[in-house]
Amino acid sequence: MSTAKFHRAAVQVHEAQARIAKHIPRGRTEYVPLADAHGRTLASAITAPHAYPFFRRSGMDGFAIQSADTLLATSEHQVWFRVIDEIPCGYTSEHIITPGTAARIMTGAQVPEGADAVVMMEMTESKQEQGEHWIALKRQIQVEANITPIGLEVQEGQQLLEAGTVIGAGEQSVLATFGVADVPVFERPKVAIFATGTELLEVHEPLQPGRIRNSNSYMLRSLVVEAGGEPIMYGAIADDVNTARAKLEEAIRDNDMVVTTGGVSVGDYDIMGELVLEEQMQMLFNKVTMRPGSVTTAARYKDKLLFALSGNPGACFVGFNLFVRPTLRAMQADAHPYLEEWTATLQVGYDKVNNFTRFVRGRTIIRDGKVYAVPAAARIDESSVMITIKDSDCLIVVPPEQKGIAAGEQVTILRLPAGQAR
Ligand SMILES: Nc1nc2c(c(=O)[nH]1)N[C@H]1C(S)=C(S)[C@@H](COP(=O)(O)OP(=O)(O)OC[C@H]3O[C@@H](n4cnc5c(N)ncnc54)[C@H](O)[C@@H]3O)O[C@H]1N2
Ligand code: MOO
Ligand SMILES: [Mg+2]
Repeated sequence: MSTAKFHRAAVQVHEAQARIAKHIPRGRTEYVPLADAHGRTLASAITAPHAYPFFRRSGMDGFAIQSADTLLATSEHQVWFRVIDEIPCGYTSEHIITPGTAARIMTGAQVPEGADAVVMMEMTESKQEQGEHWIALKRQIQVEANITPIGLEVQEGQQLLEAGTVIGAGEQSVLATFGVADVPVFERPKVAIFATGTELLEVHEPLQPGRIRNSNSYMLRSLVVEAGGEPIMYGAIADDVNTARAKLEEAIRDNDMVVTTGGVSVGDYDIMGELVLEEQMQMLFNKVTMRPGSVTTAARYKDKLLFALSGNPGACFVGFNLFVRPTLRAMQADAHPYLEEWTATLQVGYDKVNNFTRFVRGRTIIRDGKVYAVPAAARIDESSVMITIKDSDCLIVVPPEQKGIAAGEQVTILRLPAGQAR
């Protein structure tokens, strides 16, 4: 066994992220029907092919008129208009509104030529005379009243959405409005997930002494989906470096990226730690000055990235969020691929000292307009702890060599995307 496994050069988190960033490929583009585009990431910018609204639109059910006709209208002096047309939504009028005439118009319909205002139905009086329909007004109407002008929301040629935008309700609305029936999105990067550990049982298997169920693969699966990737589950393998090599070979061939969990420390069976040191691998780092996840490892193999995350659930979770998630987001042109940084007030003091930066799973609370962060569990926040992952919506950053942080002090927190934990 190589001694290089024991003597690892630790790099700072930012340095580790920078090393990965040099090798992030740009995702491939595919077109999906708009109805299937929710949650996908736009692969190219969308520009408005036309103004919106596209025509002068009535904001009320009422009558289109010329506002100048109402200059002399008062409660004592009614002004009468002859109704010359009726315009439901979806129709356009062939009549031009001239002084003294009006067209009945519905909300959302195109305002006829000649008209410069729409007056609400409720403001008018109506009469029929010799087969003709007349309406009267008792007050002045402002120019442009109840007319939404062309291009109020969007001008032709304006950029509407940029590449890298995740498609949600608002984006669906924009894409539909501008006729983008087939949406250019990034293919979901295919992420192979496999766990290493002879102790690992399948989820459906009964417990056995000394063994545990493989929870990390399922946690990673969720994390990959949330980051816009397509998880491909390769199960768990025993701690055997030849098996791991064969599995990696298959996984790297058929996917865009491989994420493994377990076996990256210096133990006798830490096979992934060994594997990344082999000649064919381009190791990027195998130690990071962080806790949990100090043994987080990244390598390149056959032009693809391999992330060998720790087997400890807490370390695996943090390693994914700091390194794998940003990679998946950057592949999809996300302008802000890293976890968002906030400043918060620490609600409960944290007194563990460490020579590495600590990323403590925590919860945020908004109280009286201030953001507070609370460690997810008072005492058990070790790397090996699984249960607090579900209770976290942030990672509290505890700088190295600080003698604890008192309650009330300001801390940096990294926000975990909603829907990832909790
Ligand atoms: N002598 C040293 N020992 C350890 C060091 C060290 O520097 N020197 N580092 C410690 C740190 S820090 C961590 S973190 C762990 C890292 O361990 P590995 O990444 O090698 O992971 P394993 O040894 O395979 O397992 C650790 C732990 O996690 C459990 N596990 C593994 N896979 C899964 C899974 N898929 N689902 C749930 N739980 C899993 C495994 O059973 C172990 O309990 O090493 C320290 N030791
Ligand atoms: O540094 Mo280990 O990777 O969690 O605690
Ligand atoms: Mg180990």
